[in-house]
Amino acid sequence: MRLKSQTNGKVPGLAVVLVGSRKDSETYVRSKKKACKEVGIISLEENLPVDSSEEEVLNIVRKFNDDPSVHGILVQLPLPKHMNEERVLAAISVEKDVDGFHPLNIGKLAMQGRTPLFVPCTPRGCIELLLRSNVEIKGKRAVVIGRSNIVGTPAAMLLQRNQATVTVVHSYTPNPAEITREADIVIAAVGVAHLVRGDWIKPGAVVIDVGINPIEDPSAKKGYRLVGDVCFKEAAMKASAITPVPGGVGPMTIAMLLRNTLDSAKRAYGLLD
Ligand SMILES: NC(=O)C1=CN([C@@H]2O[C@H](COP(=O)(O)OP(=O)(O)OC[C@H]3O[C@@H](n4cnc5c(N)ncnc54)[C@H](OP(=O)(O)O)[C@@H]3O)[C@@H](O)[C@H]2O)C=CC1
Ligand SMILES: Nc1nc(=O)c2c([nH]1)NC[C@@H]1CN(c3ccc(C(=O)N[C@@H](CCC(=O)O)C(=O)O)cc3)C=[N+]21
Repeated sequence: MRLKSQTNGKVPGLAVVLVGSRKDSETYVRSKKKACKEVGIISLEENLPVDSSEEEVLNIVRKFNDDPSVHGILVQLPLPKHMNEERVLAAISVEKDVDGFHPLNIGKLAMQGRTPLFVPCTPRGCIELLLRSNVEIKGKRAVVIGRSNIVGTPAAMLLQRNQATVTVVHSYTPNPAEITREADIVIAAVGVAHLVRGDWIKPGAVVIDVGINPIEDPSAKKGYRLVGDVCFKEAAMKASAITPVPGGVGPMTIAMLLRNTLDSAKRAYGLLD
């Protein structure tokens, strides 16, 4: 993809705001910056110490809102506990909300006949994986395990928009295995290593594993390795298709972030068809 030609020589810009120094957040931010570099998106970064005030974060967001070279703003979550996530996310200009977390974008995602400016990257990546693998969504039964604002809930809304019949399973759901066994499409976004076992999967179902869970592994270089929410070995015996962890939804999330940023720049320059 030649980004320059797609933006008439105007270069898209992504600003990432990282508060604190959580190891996992630092890793994600690093891979986002690397991906931007690969495709020619300019990335800006603001790192604030963990004890910064909410007002300081809001000021950075406002600065990027006003900067015409910035087309996307991402505030890495989770924020430190003393900050109000709702206020910070709502401060991001809806036109630069490449994460798709602004209440206006989420609200439109939930409504029939409305089109949000941006769709959250991880759920969009899940749907993109299904579409590109020619998995029919229309008329199928889908189960989403997890109902977070950033993955489970928007994933369920997107599946519904694609004409699936959707059930959401969460921590108060009795018999999650039984419900999941009815699904043609399973999206697991829980944060519990290997929660979904082989006997949760209907033969032939398609399984998308969003989970990224570190588990101890003395033989690994860092002393741990990453596994999904799905027991891959078992589920792969039942599923017709399944995404791995790592190397599945994670890289797609980053690809969708780049795409949202490019779309935003095109929109800003009046180039979006
Ligand atoms: N690949 C990627 O790009 C991304 C991966 N992730 C990964 O996805 C996973 C989920 O992330 P996120 O949505 O932010 O997590 P959250 O912790 O915000 O949400 C987890 C959800 O899972 C539900 N849940 C927890 N335990 C169970 C259980 N035993 N049975 C059924 N449901 C359960 C919770 O239910 P309740 O609401 O009742 O508490 C909640 O809705 C994590 O491993 C995270 O690292 C996250 C973002 C992007
Ligand atoms: N505002 C905001 N937006 C996000 O999109 C957001 C966030 N906050 N907070 C945290 C979660 C998590 N997330 C991931 C992105 C890429 C990988 C990824 O590429 N993972 C690699 C492995 C990476 C590794 O080796 O550590 C893979 O799955 O292959 C994982 C997780 C985005 N999130």
